[in-house]
Amino acid sequence: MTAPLTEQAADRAEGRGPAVRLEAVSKMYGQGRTGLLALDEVSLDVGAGEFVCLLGASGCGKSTLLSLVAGLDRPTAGRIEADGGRVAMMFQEPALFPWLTVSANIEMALRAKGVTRAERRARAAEFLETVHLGGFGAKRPHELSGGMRQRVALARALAQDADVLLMDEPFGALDAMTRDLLHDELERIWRERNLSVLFVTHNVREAVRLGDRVVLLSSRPGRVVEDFPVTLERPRRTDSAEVAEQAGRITDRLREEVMRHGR
Ligand SMILES: Nc1ncnc2c1ncn2[C@@H]1O[C@H](COP(=O)(O)OP(=O)(O)OP(=O)(O)O)[C@@H](O)[C@H]1O
Repeated sequence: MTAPLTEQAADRAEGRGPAVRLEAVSKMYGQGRTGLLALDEVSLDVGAGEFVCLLGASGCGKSTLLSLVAGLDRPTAGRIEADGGRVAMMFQEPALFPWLTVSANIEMALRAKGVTRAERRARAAEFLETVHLGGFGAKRPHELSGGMRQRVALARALAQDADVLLMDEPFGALDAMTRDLLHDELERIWRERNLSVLFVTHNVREAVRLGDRVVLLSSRPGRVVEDFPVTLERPRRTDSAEVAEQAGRITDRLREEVMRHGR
């Protein structure tokens, strides 16, 4: 058994459940003959402290699954548990308020918690240090690069005191070099804070670079077709032969799925 799965088993033995659990979750959009079954009895655990990547062809229901876990929508059937954890979500677009400073964008997440103004500012500065943007608090989002804006979005997610991060292709719009740097950052922060991460991507190498497991979804309807443990030592490099080899095998499986659906 792989290291992360063993950790999960240990958690269970200690009575700690997974950070996220989906049990036979289905999601139907619309009704009757015009209805669309986006997810069909998907069961999936994300262990406490585990990094799980979700991979699948376009339209297989990855974003639907994340929005259900985030509580933005309800499943048609099945159960979702987030183990009382605080969940934060991050998207491909950082969705920052352009008229607010970087610091104020992060402070917004703290305002909801009734933290005093001075403390909000100090904590926002700490979160910016964590994502290596110390000193950028007074800038506006448009003054930053795409990668820097995603760092701010990550800082804002952390400010929500989340222990579960749901990430929907967060680095999809970035160039390869910036993405590599952010992979390193995210891995460090995940470790330091013992976060549980559910990370959606189209990019197989990215999934292997980051994940303890790569879960493959089929399309129409979305079902879990395979769950690949990734046991390569960390830190990994996206361009390493080991990552390429494992990504190649997963890509072959993904291709089979896509062909099966004629897409
Ligand atoms: N609000 C909605 N109403 C109706 N159908 C929807 C809705 N949201 C998503 N769908 C449909 O559900 C299916 C799954 O969509 P979803 O966005 O979850 O897939 P995805 O795997 O994230 O896609 P992509 O990789 O292209 O982002 C698609 O066929 C989509 O058209």
